[in-house]
Amino acid sequence: MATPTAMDACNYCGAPGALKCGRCHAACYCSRDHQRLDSGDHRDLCKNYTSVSSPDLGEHLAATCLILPGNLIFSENPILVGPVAYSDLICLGCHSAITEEDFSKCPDCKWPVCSKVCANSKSHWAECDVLAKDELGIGIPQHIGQTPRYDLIMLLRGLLLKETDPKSWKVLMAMQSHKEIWKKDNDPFHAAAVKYFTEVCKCGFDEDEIHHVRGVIMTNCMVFKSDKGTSLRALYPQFRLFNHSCIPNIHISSNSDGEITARAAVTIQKNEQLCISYTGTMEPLWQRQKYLSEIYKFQCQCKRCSDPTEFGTYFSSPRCPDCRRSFMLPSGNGSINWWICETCGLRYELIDVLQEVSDWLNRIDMSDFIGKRTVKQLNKDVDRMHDSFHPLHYVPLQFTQNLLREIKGENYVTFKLRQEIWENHLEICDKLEPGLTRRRGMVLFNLGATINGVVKSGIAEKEIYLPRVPSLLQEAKLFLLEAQRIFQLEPKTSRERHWLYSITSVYDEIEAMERSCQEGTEHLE
Ligand SMILES: C[S@@+](CC[C@H](N)C(=O)[O-])C[C@H]1O[C@@H](n2cnc3c(N)ncnc32)[C@H](O)[C@@H]1O
Repeated sequence: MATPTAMDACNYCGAPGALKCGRCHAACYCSRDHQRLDSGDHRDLCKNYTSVSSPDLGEHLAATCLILPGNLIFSENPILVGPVAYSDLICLGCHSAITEEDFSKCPDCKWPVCSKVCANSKSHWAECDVLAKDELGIGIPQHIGQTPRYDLIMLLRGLLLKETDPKSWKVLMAMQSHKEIWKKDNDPFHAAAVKYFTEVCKCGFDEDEIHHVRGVIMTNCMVFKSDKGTSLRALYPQFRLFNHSCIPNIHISSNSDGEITARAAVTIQKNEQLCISYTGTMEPLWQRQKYLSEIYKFQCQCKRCSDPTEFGTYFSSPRCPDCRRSFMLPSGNGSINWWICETCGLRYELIDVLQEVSDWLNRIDMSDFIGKRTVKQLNKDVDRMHDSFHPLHYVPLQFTQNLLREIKGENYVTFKLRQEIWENHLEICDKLEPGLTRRRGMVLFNLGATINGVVKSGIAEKEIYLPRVPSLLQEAKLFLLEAQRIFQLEPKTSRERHWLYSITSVYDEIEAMERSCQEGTEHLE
């Protein structure tokens, strides 16, 4: 018998251990009992990722072992929470929405609050002292509606950490801020925020630190929904280390306290980088690139941006207007200024591509379609769009997303059109946001529910070939089961968990239909 190495020794008793911790693949155990007994001590050491650094990517996270879809990376609480920069009026005490025109104001700083209790809340004291220095009310929101002034609040809360929570301040100071670029770019919102705390609410804040804190907020925040339904943003010690990819392998979910959970969306190999998406995955190449360079100050060279076809979806490419046989592709080397036809070599400038897309987006204004066209005509509209774009392109996706919201009627023809659209959306998700992601879960649920509708209406209208019914219902159930697996990974207190009720209710309906189909067949026999 081989002598056990240090790695083979049970973490709890030191005896030879053949079992490995399923998460970090490092700790060994001789039995499940000893794994359970060691769980308290092991929890803090158990990691399937590590932080690494490179000149191109800065500090980032990478897998230390094979990570499977759904595996937990980590959960953590924020060190700082505040309103999003451009926000509707929101109470600075409890973060609930303020919707009445004659809203209450904090007697000292005059910022909107929902009650005296919130104005006097301990969490508001420190910021109130600073905000009250704005005697002319230059930065104070005055009216109902969205305002960029809430940008000041998160910045102020960040600056106050230096006094109120030095440990979190240290973490914040270590975060990437791109402050030199923010300073140099002369961004009007950045400049206004710095000026506000150096010239209006003068409290001795260091100007360089103001640049840093606002840069950190722009570069590292995550937005979540509070229990009051308002949008808030937060900073986290570990989350801030996720780099970006336009095809992310990590899925993030949050609960209403701002606690986030990061899980693997797909299988991740050892040493692979762990990435989230800072932009929408369903945005075209030029929009993603613009946002990443303006806010995050880098040029994306992820797998998707480096593949001119975006994994065969041609998501951002119009069809060549000359030969019509191929699509216009970005000319390569990371540049999107020139686009070239794969077949005939026609060259387009980015501005021509944008023109083509915006012409179509204007043409597909829903008011021209809804209530004015039959489902047959709408089907033809979708086909016509596919003459100009690949079926997985962003413009048909926009059109069919709108169409789904507008198609009325619960009959066989409308359900069939919806089914076609959801199948198309699933194909796009599988390529651009694969795995256990919320968007894919939502598409899977809708596809399952729509196939259920196709079957029910098909039977009622005698449009469906009855022997096909069992296989269609089976297909719908598989989609629903996968959706259920995805939403079960959402935190217990998250809003997304409510999808589970809808999934179960459609699944039960399908099973009832299966039973009645079976009874009908048995009855005939
Ligand atoms: C949330 S931070 C991520 C951690 C960061 N790498 C660091 O060193 O602190 C975001 C910043 O990381 C860098 N970054 C993120 N994703 C990147 C990528 N795919 N390629 C190059 N830089 C990236 C950019 O500088 C970006 O502003």
